[in-house]
Amino acid sequence: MANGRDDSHHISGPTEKCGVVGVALGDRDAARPLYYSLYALQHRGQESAGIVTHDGFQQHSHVQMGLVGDAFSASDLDGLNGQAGIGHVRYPTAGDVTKSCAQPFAVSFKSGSLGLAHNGNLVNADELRDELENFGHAFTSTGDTEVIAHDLARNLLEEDLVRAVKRTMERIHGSYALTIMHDETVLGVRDPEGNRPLCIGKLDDGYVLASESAAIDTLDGELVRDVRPGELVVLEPDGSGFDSYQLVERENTAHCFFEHIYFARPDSVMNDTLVYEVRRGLGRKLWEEAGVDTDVVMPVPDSGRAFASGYAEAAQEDDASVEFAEGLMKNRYVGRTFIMPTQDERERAVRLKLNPIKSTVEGKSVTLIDDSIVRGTTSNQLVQLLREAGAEEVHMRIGAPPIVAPCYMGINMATREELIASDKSVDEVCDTIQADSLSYLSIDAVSEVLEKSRSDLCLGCVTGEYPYDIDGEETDRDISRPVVGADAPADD
Ligand SMILES: O=P(O)(O)OC[C@H]1O[C@H](OP(=O)(O)OP(=O)(O)O)[C@H](O)[C@@H]1O
Ligand SMILES: NC(=O)CC[C@H](N)C(=O)O
Ligand SMILES: [Mg+2]
Repeated sequence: MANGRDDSHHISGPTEKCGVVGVALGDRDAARPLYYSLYALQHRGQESAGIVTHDGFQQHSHVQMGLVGDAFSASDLDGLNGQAGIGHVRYPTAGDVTKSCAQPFAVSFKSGSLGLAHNGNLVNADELRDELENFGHAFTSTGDTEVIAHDLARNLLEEDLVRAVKRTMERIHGSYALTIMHDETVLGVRDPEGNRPLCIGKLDDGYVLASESAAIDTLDGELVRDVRPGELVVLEPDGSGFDSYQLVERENTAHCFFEHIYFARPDSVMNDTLVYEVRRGLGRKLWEEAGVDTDVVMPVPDSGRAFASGYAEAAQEDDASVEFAEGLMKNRYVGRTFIMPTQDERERAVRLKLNPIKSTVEGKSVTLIDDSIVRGTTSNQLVQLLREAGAEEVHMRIGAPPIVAPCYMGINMATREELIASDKSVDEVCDTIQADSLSYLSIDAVSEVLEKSRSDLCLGCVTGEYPYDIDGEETDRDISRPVVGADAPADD
């Protein structure tokens, strides 16, 4: 892969992406709110978790491998002093899966301290790293996040904070949603294409930045709005407000449609729409485009659920007799990501994760609804399982288009060779998973339900054409240079 990581140990599926948070509060420490909000974003990354705070005099940092609940003890949190801070949960896409690449990345330099948390993936990290090394910067990790931190540190030697961020944004290419701490000031930055999500929330005594609004809910806050593509948000250190700077503008965005399909929590609001409702809408569309008459409609838990509820609702409007059943039970102790080196173990893991309730399928024709097929491990296994449990027919309906190409923007979706649909027609995939029929949702339906034109979405994984300049890949647009925005605070 372009990002150089070894994908071979992931069980199945498009695995997680990172989550970032930042808070500035009036008169209490930031550590616990950061910890709770990272808990709310745990689904986005499970390899490491970290928090960096600043107490007005010095920076405090605690970063550990593992889940949020295991990475911090009460005394770790007590040691993270200060009313402002940032946090991160990591699913690695660039660099080692070791503590050296865990985030937030923290450095102290001539003009102050810097902490940086990144969700996304740069496509020109190697180039920038070489350049910075030639200027004498010494790197301690192999990831792309440290490149952003060093570039910003360098720019801060010559520019004020806003101009330094702008200069870095003009140099880094790819996807990024960042929370940054410069001394006790917390910043949020979203890439000019808006590929990765970031939103602003208001608390009783401060402000919060987070990858998903579910983290704001956890803190009993209110979603203010999404950070705009190319925008820098600077939180007042006393929690009294925030300033906004539109630093870089592009003609088109490149929102990741997969956030809405799979990654985000269904209870998060993105692009002003509840993810759950988008998934239900996609499910309804799936019935319209590719409905099949069966006795039962059944979701593949977890992320197939909302799709199946929309699909079944639309199906029932047309034919009241069709039943909706939760016929697959998920073992709640098996997470999304699994360290499984062989296909045999991946298959066992699916078996461990999902078990059918016989009475819901015995002697019936079943429509199984999932959000996506990546390697095909899950669908292949489930079709056999349902047949063994007595299903007479098993039809698969998928709430996304076929995934035919890798993601370079921060999702580990496997290489082309591993993607079941990369070199197969829909009928061939259907034969491989041994379903009675298979249909995917069209790209146009995704664009319609998300209310975004195709030219404002990143569809690289379903078209093989990317909105970025990636070595060896086609692009779907004129990659324009940034149109530089005003430095003055934007109205809010
Ligand atoms: O074709 P595959 O390679 O098997 O990947 C596709 C599956 O992976 C994802 O689920 P996952 O198990 O990651 O998580 P979920 O429980 O949140 O749906 C996705 O929802 C599909 O079910
Ligand atoms: N999943 C992500 O967003 C990863 C962020 C960054 N590229 C890293 O690997 O640490
Ligand atoms: Mg799934």
